[in-house]
Amino acid sequence: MAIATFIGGADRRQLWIMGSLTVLAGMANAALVVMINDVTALVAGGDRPSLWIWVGFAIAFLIYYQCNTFGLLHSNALIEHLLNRLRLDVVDKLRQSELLVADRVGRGSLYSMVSHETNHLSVTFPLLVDSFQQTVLLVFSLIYLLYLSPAAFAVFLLAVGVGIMGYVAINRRFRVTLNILGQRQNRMLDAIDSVILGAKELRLHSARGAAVEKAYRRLSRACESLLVASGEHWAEMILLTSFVTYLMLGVVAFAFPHFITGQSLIVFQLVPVLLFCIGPLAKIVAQSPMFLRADVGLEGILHVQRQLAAAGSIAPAEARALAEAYTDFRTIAYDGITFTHQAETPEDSFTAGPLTLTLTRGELIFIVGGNGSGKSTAMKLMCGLYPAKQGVIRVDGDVVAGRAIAGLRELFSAIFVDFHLFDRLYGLENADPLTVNRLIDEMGLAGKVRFENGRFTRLHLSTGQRKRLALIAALLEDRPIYLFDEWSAEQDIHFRKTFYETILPSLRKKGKLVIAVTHDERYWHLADRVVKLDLGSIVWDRPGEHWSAP
Ligand SMILES: Nc1ncnc2c1ncn2[C@@H]1O[C@H](COP(=O)(O)OP(=O)(O)OP(=O)(O)O)[C@@H](O)[C@H]1O
Repeated sequence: MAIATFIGGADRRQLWIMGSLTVLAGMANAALVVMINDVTALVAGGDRPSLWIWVGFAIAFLIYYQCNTFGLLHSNALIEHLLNRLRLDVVDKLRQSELLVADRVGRGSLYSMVSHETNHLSVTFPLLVDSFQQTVLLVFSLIYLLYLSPAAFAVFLLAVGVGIMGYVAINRRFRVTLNILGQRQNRMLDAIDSVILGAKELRLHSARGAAVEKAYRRLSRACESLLVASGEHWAEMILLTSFVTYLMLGVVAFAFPHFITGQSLIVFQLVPVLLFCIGPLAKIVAQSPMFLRADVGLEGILHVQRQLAAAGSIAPAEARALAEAYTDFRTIAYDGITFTHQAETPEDSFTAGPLTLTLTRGELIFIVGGNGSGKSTAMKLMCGLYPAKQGVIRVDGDVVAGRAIAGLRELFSAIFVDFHLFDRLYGLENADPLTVNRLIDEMGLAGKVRFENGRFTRLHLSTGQRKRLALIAALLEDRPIYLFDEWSAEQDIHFRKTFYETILPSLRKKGKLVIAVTHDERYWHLADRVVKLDLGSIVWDRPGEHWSAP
């Protein structure tokens, strides 16, 4: 069980304390049951309970209450700590994993694992502690039952044996249902994601909206059926418990007085003890669908965690250390590198490369080509976000491969077409607000946005304006290589001119290597080199002088 392994990962001392308190609470609970049963027998026989029994009862109750309170609170804190550690680890591994690995795991699955499943676990764990306590109570109640009547004990074990067989069979069946349910729920989250992200398109195009809704309804209906099926799990468990209870009580109440000598007198004592024994068992069984659900969820999280761990990750500190070897580079040579976007059929797959290109520090390179010619893929391949399937990358003649690619990535500042704008300058916490606000003014954003308390005051800006904020962050990063993927596409004529005639040349002047994907042919003369791609390969590589200023 994934849950047992997970809890086993907690601090030994804490586990020991939690376990001891739970066992003590269970023992005190069992003592209370025995005392109540004895007192009932005394009263039935016309006697009165002694003072010692009163005192014993009060002490047992105090121990039970205190241990229970402390044990439950303690275990809750312990479990939340474990869950927090797991959440942080998954997000950390995700952040440090390769781009393709994160894409493969899928957004729906990740959202579900990190929030939904961990929340479910957090609700289920206190019940698990309670079940552990019920098990202790059951063990002591059974010892008492054995003492009262070995025959009744045997009947109990027999009935429970039948119950366990039913329990295992039911659980096996529902584990499959729960696994499928988990996968469908992840797909539902992806579908909801599309409804949110595609809000504009869906509102403008009613037929598309209806089709998306139809697909979502189909998924939702499938989830509903699976949820109904998993609800049957509870029903089957409750019915099983009733069956075991009445089987056992029936045998004891009807058969014992007639067929087993010496048992008729204590039947009135056996029945409550059997009910006490079946009580904890019934509670454990009733809660077990939740445990199974939590176990399946936890297995899912641990699977993602293992997937991310197996794919390998590089800690930021290691990446920064690796980058030190390259910070003073002169040239980067791409020698026959390729990357393929795999599709279901080879004809639908797209390969960028083999790219053979040597870039020198202080150069301004424009990458040009038609839509789908592979410019963005080539950029991601060049900066190490996509792994090169063939060929090598050399920095000043030294091959960069394996973990060193993480070091190479640290040289790049990039603004991709699908860039993400963070509200804070993460990683640039010491940025001078005056400098940031001066840059905001220079980008023509004065009055629109300010940089205050370490964050941009507004992110709801036009795409072009958001790209200018992303440019500010990139400039402040001050890295040796800049990648701009169609940065100017959403800029007005005035700012396009500023970008090509002021910003890019100033970066080159500072000794940066600047690689920009562009369709703005009127500025190609400003580049040192213009490289044209088609079908993922370089068609030509010409000096900017080839073009004249318009
Ligand atoms: N994430 C992806 N998964 C699968 N295939 C992809 C992916 N991204 C791009 N492709 C494929 O790679 C090809 C090249 O895409 P890419 O975005 O590199 O071209 P591009 O030259 O930058 O295009 P554009 O000028 O339209 O931005 C596309 O035809 C597409 O089929």
